[in-house]
Amino acid sequence: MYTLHGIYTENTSFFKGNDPFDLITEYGSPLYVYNEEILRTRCREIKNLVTYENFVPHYSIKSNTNIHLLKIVHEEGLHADVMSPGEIYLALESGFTPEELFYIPNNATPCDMRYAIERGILTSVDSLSQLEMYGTLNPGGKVAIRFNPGIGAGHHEKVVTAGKKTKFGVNPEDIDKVNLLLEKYNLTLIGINQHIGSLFMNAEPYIQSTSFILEFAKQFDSLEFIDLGGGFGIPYHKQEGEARLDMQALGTKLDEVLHSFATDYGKKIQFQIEPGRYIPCESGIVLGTVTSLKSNGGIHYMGTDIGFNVLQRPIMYGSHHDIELYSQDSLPSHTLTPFTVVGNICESGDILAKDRVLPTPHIGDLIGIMDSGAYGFCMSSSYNQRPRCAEVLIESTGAIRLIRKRETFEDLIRNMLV
Ligand SMILES: Cc1ncc(COP(=O)(O)O)c(C=O)c1O
Ligand SMILES: N[C@@H](CCCC[NH3+])C(=O)O
Repeated sequence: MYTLHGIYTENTSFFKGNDPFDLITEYGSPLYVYNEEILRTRCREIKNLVTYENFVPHYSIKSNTNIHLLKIVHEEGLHADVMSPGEIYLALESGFTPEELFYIPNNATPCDMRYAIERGILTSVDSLSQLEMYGTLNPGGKVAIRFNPGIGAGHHEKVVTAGKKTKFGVNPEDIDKVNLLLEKYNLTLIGINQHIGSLFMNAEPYIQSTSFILEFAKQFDSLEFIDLGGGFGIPYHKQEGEARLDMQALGTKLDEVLHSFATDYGKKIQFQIEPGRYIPCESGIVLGTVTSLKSNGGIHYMGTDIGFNVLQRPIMYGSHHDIELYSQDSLPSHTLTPFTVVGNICESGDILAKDRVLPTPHIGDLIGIMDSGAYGFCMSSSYNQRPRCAEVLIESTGAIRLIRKRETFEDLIRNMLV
C-alpha cells in the first residue's frame, strides 16, 4: 500500500481504496484518473444553483470530452454547449439530443454551420459577418447571438472573452446592424448569450455582466432564453487553503436578478448557464512517475513523465496545480525541498511547477497533479511522439473502468500515407 505525502487532504478518498501504483502497473504512466462521485456532485451543485424554475444549465464540453464522462453529465440532467462539429458529434454520440445542444462557435466556416443546421441544433453567432453567413445558410430560421457585455474576467488574459480586447461577441452598439440582418434574412432571434471568460473566484463581474445583458435583452420581444455563460472557478491552491467559489451566495444573487427580469419581461423566460471547468475539474488527477532527481545552478529538478504533451496548462498560462507524492517505501528524506518539477519533453519550458516544496521521493515514486479534469486530456498532444495516455474512471462503487485506451505507436502513423 502506498503512503500519501502531501498536505492536500480533501482528495485522500479520491482513489476509493484503489492503489495508484496498481493503476499505473495496469494502465501505464502517465494516466488520467477520474472520480465519478466528484463529477456527479459538481453536476448537482450546478443544477441546483438557483431556485428560478426555468433554469437549464449546459455543460461546456470543451473542458472534457470523454464520452463516458459526457454520459454521466447527461444522466445528471445537464444540457450541453458545443463549439465545433467535432464536439457536436461527440455530444450526440454520448446521448444528448439536438434539442439539448447549443452550438456556440467562433469564426465558423459555412461547412461548420451547416453541420449544426442539418442536425437541428440551435446556433449562436458572434459577429455581424457570421450572422450574415448564417442568414444565407438558414434563411427564415431561428438564431441566437452572443453579445459582448463589455466586462471580462478570467485567470489569464488568454481566456478573458469579453471587454475591449477580445475576438468574441457582437458589440451591443451594433444593434441596428444586427436588426437589419435579422430582417434581411427573416431570422428570429430566440436567444442571446454571453461568456465573460474562464475562471472567476469572485462572482462580481459575472453578476455585473448579467445585469448588463438583462437590461440589454429587454428591447427584444422574441426571446425564449438568455444564456449567462460559464467561467465558474475552482480553487487550484487548496494546499494553501484557498476557499471555494461561494455558490450559495452566487445563486442567491442570480435568483434576485432572474426573478426580477422575468417580472419585467412578462414571462418566465428560460435562463441558461454554460460552465465547463467547474464540472469535471476536481474529479480528475494526472498520475505520473518520478524519473530523475538532479540539481543544476542551485535548482533542484524533479524529473517526471508528465510533460506539457500531457498537461498543457502550466506552460500555456503559468497555471498552478497542487501536487501530491505517493511512495511505497519510507522516503529517502523528509526534509522539504523546493523542487522545480519538470516533464520529459525536449524544451526547457517544460515545467509543471516551480519551487514546489516537497519531500525527496524515490525514483519510481508517483506524483499526482490535482484538479486536472478540465482542460487536461482534451488539450494534450502526442508532441515528441509520445502516444497520448489512457484515462480511467473510478466508479461510485470504487470499481475501475478504462474509459480511453493508451495510444500506440501505430496510432502515431495511422493517418500518414506510408
Ligand atoms: C462560449 C463559452 N462558453 C463556456 C465556456 C466554459 O468556460 P469555463 O470552462 O471557464 O466554465 C467557454 C470557455 O471559456 C466558452 O468559450
Ligand atoms: N483552456 C483554458 C480555459 C479556456 C476556456 C475556453 N474558452 C484553461 O485551461 O484554463
